[in-house]
Amino acid sequence: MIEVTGLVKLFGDRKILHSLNFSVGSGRICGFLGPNGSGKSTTMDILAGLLGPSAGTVKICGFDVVQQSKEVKEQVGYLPDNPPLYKEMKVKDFVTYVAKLRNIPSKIRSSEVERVIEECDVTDVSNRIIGNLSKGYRQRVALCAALVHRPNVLILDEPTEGLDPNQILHIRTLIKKLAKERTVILSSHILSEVQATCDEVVIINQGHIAAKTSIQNDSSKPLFYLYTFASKAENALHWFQQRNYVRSAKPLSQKMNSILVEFGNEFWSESNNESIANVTEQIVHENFPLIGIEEKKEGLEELFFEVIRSQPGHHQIQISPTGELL
Ligand SMILES: Nc1ncnc2c1ncn2[C@@H]1O[C@H](COP(=O)(O)OP(=O)(O)OP(=O)(O)O)[C@@H](O)[C@H]1O
Repeated sequence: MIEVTGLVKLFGDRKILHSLNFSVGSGRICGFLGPNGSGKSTTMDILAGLLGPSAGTVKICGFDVVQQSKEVKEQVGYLPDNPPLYKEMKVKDFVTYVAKLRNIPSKIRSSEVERVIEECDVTDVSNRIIGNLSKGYRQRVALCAALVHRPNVLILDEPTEGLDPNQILHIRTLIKKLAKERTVILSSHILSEVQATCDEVVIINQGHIAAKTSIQNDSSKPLFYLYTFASKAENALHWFQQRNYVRSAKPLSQKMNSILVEFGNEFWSESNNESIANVTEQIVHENFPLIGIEEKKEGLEELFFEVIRSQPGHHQIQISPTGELL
């Protein structure tokens, strides 16, 4: 649904995005996570077809954002950082106006407006002036405008920024509901935001992709295991990568003596004969110098740090006590 290949963006002679590669499959919610100034809004603007790439390609539902920008705009609903709203208009009038701009035929326009107003939970304020609404409601009105033309891909730039905890919860629930029929990419600089809403995450730091990983929100299972070896463990890494029940295996330091392993669902299924004990036994049998195994169950923060730390040449990302990337 979203395919980004070798994406580069220059502003003047400043390189803001350094050859980004990632994709988001149909029906997935992807978090695009990074500190302020890392290039999130620039990437979102390019995906939405509002800004041209300097090099590389971006395809949305198979359409190229440069060559087929009209088709891309039909496929995409975009909620930018500061969504443009006519604050003096009433909610329903505004959404109807956007529907008109989107060339939705007059015969079905009012039913489409009703549909999206209901979908975004703004029915109770549909006759109120936008400027008098709370920020949470205004955000949902902006979502109506982004969705009225039935896009398959929804791009959300920091959708919960500036909202109170109640409104955040409401928007998160709404995003999950909307994602059932669409592909969603949302940017954020808050770890817990991405963890609560997304199936997968791409971490960006200073215009480089620092990590990509899937997120499992089933806290009953450990998400990852960290295997530490007494020395460089290239052979062990290769061994893990060859197992069909291993979803991913990556080295976590330049010394290459720690490997973060993510087991796929089939590993945890009842019919599987493998267990962590079994795997450990096989590793020992192979004479890999294993010195420790650690479960990584407690969320993504630690994992993010380890993955980011392992990126050579990039500044480390700091995290505030409230979980914001700095
Ligand atoms: N039009 C522009 N011209 C020049 N530089 C720009 C322009 N837009 C963005 N930048 C620079 O590009 C870098 C990335 O900005 P961007 O807004 O994409 O980051 P971000 O991750 O979305 O940050 P934030 O979380 O603060 O919104 C920043 O250094 C910014 O100053």
